[in-house]
Amino acid sequence: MTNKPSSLNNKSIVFIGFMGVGKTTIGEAVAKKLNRDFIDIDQEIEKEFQISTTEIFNIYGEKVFREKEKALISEYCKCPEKIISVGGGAFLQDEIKNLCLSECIVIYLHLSWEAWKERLDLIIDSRPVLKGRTLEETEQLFYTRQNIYASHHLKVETDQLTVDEITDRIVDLIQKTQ
Ligand SMILES: Nc1ncnc2c1ncn2[C@@H]1O[C@H](COP(=O)(O)OP(=O)(O)O)[C@@H](O)[C@H]1O
Ligand SMILES: O=C(O)C1=C[C@@H](OP(=O)(O)O)[C@@H](O)[C@H](O)C1
Ligand SMILES: [Mg+2]
Repeated sequence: MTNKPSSLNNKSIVFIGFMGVGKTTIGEAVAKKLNRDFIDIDQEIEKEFQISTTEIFNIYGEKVFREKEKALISEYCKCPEKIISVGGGAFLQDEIKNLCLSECIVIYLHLSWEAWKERLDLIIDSRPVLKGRTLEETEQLFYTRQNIYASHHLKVETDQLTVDEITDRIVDLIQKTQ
């Protein structure tokens, strides 16, 4: 379901999508082009705990990570004109999903499984959710997770596109919708 917003106004933009699709990279690049502040929720969580996401999962557990994730997103999504990248599991929590959809413009970055597989080596060490899964189990997670991204305002296909190309498309899209 794609709910096109009537106007982007000064709402913050939230990037969603599966781990590794490029939310952090693209979010930062879009923010730079639009001259807006960039907030990566995972980086904010890591700053608060002063340790990596993997260590947070190992020491405190996923539940603690998810609580901090919800608290930070709830705070930032009410601020205007930000570019916010949330982790690929953020929309598992309906409260986060509903808040982002009502307060912000939610942009879903999509990558096909075939293209995503090629990126696994780049991210496996820093994504605790992927650790210890077979490729088949990861594929299953990839497809199951697509359901939580189905509610969004705009969807951007990123297969075979460079970071610059995706960034330009999104900036264009945002400016056209305004
Ligand atoms: N369009 C792209 N083409 C190739 N590699 C990319 C692209 N976008 C991101 N990457 C790379 O994929 C990896 C994951 O990107 P990242 O922005 O951390 O994703 P996410 O925040 O969605 O988990 C990084 O190594 C990044 O450099
Ligand atoms: O999908 C997930 O459950 C997660 C995604 C990660 O963020 P990215 O989507 O930026 O990789 C990070 O929040 C954490 O490792 C959990
Ligand atoms: Mg990220």
